[in-house]
Amino acid sequence: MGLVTVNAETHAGGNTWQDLPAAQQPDWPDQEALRDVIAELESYPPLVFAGECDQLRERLGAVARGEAFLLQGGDCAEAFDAVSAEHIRNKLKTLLQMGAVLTYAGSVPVVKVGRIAGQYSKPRSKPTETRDGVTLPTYRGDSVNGFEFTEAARIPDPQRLKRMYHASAATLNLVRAFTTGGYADLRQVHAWNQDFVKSSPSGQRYEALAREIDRAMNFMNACGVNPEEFRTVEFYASHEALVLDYESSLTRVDSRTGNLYDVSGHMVWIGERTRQLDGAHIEFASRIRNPIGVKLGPTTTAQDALTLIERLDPEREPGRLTFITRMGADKVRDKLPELVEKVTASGAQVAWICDPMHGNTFEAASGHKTRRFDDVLDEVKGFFEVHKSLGTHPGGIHVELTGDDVTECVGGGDEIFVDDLHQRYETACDPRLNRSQSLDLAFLVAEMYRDQ
Ligand SMILES: O=C[C@H](O)[C@H](O)COP(=O)(O)O
Ligand SMILES: C=C(OP(=O)(O)O)C(=O)O
Repeated sequence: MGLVTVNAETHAGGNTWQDLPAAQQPDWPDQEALRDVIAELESYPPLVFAGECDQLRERLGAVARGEAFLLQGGDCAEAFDAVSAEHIRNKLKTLLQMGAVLTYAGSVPVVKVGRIAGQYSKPRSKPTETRDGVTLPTYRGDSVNGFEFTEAARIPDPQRLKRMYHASAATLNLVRAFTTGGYADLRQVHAWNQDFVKSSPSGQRYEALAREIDRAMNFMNACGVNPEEFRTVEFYASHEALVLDYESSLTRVDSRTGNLYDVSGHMVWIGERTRQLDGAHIEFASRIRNPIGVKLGPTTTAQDALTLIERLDPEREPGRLTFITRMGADKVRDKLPELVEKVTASGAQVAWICDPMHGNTFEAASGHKTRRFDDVLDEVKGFFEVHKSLGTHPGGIHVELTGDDVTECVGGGDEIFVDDLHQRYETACDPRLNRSQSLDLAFLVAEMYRDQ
């Protein structure tokens, strides 16, 4: 469907994506209500500043050049009722711990980007869901409809777009407070682990690493080195730019440069289901100056990748475009090499990131959607092998995770079994790694990076 016209004055050159086919858009029943919501969103202040997006583009430039590693992670689908200090802190803590592990054990600067403060919309395989003979519209994320399986909840409601804005703003506010207000101080490496260390093998392994970091910091302190970088953390927010009415209404002209920025998040990505070359999502992404990610699944051809570069990174600017590959553990070694080879031969310097989650989902006998930790790890291994054999840079990982002790993916050092899945299966869409599995992954990826 097309997009509701938004304030043309805020969009230099007009919304060129507006009349193109846009996949996976909600079927809003009340267009007038939608128009009112969009008008209101257009009057709201930006959630991020364009200069921060530029800074992240520079950081991702270092990733593309092989000088840094990207850790991108967070919920599959954020939920309004999970906008609480506890959930946000747990997620951030897990990402900070993973970042510390990768930086210290992998000896590489880590760019930290959350799937956070905007990850409220989901593309789905099927438009409807049937339970016990009742068929209803599928859940498309809290920005669109309710998770509850009732007719009323599943009707797309544009008022939810405003709740998405406010939930994102509240989340971002706390994240900024935590990352700049002292909580993310590297001298807190032990504190991030306090509730965890005794009960979990990955917590104990982390504690040993935290002691080493402490010793290194004490040494530097004794030498008179105590840089600002130890006290605060640069942390960025990203989400899938899926519901274009929302993203358009938060797309503004930057007064410094006259360029368009989607100020709903620092980085946005286009998903595997919406990356059609002639579609609205790619056109939208081509018009904004934010760093852009594009998911590439196993059906992507080298020509698709080259055309995406032409469309999204015509200036060949390292950091502008990140390819997030999600092939599946069984396909990554077959499918990735040609893409990397041809893109590299074209002279483009994109950042290559591995999403080891989305190609490795299956349904357990209990009916739970799940992923095996070993498959996740194997896809990352395959990704590293491919880059090693081609002499290119394995630029990072993109992971669905939570800081809570959920039981959604099987395996890991503190093993979750298929029979455990029902215990704390809390995701609204896809299964996430829990904190212990996330830390296990960080240690293993750090080893792979060091061996590379
Ligand atoms: O997170 C990704 C997609 O939204 C998700 O994998 C789709 O899941 P579905 O196949 O259950 O619709
Ligand atoms: C939908 C997602 O992934 P993909 O587009 O790779 O399926 C996602 O990352 O939430």
